[in-house]
This record gives sequence, C-alpha cells and structure tokens, in this order.
Amino acid sequence: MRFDVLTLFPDIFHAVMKESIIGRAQEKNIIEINAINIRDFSKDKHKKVDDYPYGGGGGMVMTPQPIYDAYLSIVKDLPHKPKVIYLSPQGKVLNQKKVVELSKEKHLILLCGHYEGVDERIIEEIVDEEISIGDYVLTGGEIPAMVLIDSVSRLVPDVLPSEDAYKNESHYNGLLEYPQYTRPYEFMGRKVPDILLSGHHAKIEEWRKEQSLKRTLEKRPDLLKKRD
Ligand SMILES: NC(=O)c1ccc(NC2CCCC2)nc1
Repeated sequence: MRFDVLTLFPDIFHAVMKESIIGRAQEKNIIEINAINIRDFSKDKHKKVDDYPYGGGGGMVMTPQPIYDAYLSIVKDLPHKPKVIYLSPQGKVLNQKKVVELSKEKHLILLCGHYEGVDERIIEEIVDEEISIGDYVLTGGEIPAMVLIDSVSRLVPDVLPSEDAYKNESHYNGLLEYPQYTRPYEFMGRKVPDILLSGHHAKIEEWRKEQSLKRTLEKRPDLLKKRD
C-alpha cells in the first residue's frame, strides 16, 4: 500500500514513520510512505505557499497552485486517480470501520493543511473526502495524517506479525479489549487472574469475552448499540 502525503513539513513524517512497525513494513516494502513538500512546487520567487484571505479576516490561506502542481506530480503518470483525503476538523470522524475500508485501497494521497486551511477550489478540484481524527482543532493536518497511516497500515497483510494481533484489538469486533497480563505473576500484591494460568483455552476465551463486554458496558456503552 502506498501513501503520498502532501505537506509543508515532510521531515515530521521521515522522523516518525521510520520507527517501529511502520518502519519495518516500509523496509519490507509492504507499505510505502512518500512525503512531498508542497513548497517545492511554488512558482513564487520567494516560494510562498500562502496568502491573505479574500474578504479579510485573520490568518493566511494555502494557495491552490503549489498544492495542485504537487498533486499533479504524483498522478500525472498513474493509470488511475488515487483517493485524495484532506485531513480537517470538518471531515467525518475516523473510526475502525473507516480504517478497515481505507486499508483496502492500494494508494492514498493525504493532503495536510496549515494556517487557516487550503483554498476551497483545491477541495473542490482534487479532494475526494475529508477525514477528521476527532472534534478538536490542530495547527496542521500532519498528526491526523500519521494517525490515519498508522491505523490503516496495521491492517495491511503482513505488517503485523500475526493476524490475531489486531483481531481482538479495542474497537475491533466492536468491543473494547479484555485486560492483558504478563510476568510476574504477582505485582504490588496484585495477582494474575488464575483462569489465565489454567491452560483451559475455552474457559479463557469465555472469560475474555465476558471481560470485553463488561468493560465496554462500563466505558463505552455507546459501542454496544452500534454492533451489527
Ligand atoms: N481533528 C482533525 O482531524 C484536524 C485536522 C486538521 C486540523 N488542522 C488543519 C486543517 C487546516 C489547517 C490546519 N485540525 C484538526
């Protein structure tokens, strides 16, 4: 799976995305992440990428030409136009269902805005959908883009060591994850539930399902309504 990120701050991606699971998946060429610097496509002699908003008001708006030319540099040789996602507070809030849907794509272009955002005509011209990672405002779309890349990449085959690693993750099968324990058996006077040491896999499975349901009821009862 290929991610092309249109951003003013490509170094942020190089730093974060070469680490851990995502970094290893890139080395294994299972996923590819390219950060494209929008500023490289500015035709302005001072490499300007923003300007004052028509109609006045504070802040600056990202001008459309550099973004459009950066976009063209990606798609000009491609047989199909990849889905373009603009990370914005106005987007549909990302959830695991959407993450699963996006993980089926072969190629995604993520547009990261800054300042007051991008010129509306860019959204009209190249953006297929807007996605938000939650109802709060950030200084740029880069962190939301990394959240999207991380959550989607986990579901790309062979990125995670084993299938079941994500099968029981929180927000998977619609429930929160059961409690996890590892060595030592006793810590701060707290012991591991004995069922987990019984070796009785059917009973352990049952206990885990009960715990998932119990936790979901306590912490996120809203998730129970949505379960299909
Ligand atoms: N909740 C979010 O996913 C989100 C995305 C982008 C953003 N800020 C960007 C959007 C255009 C200028 C800065 N803030 C919040």
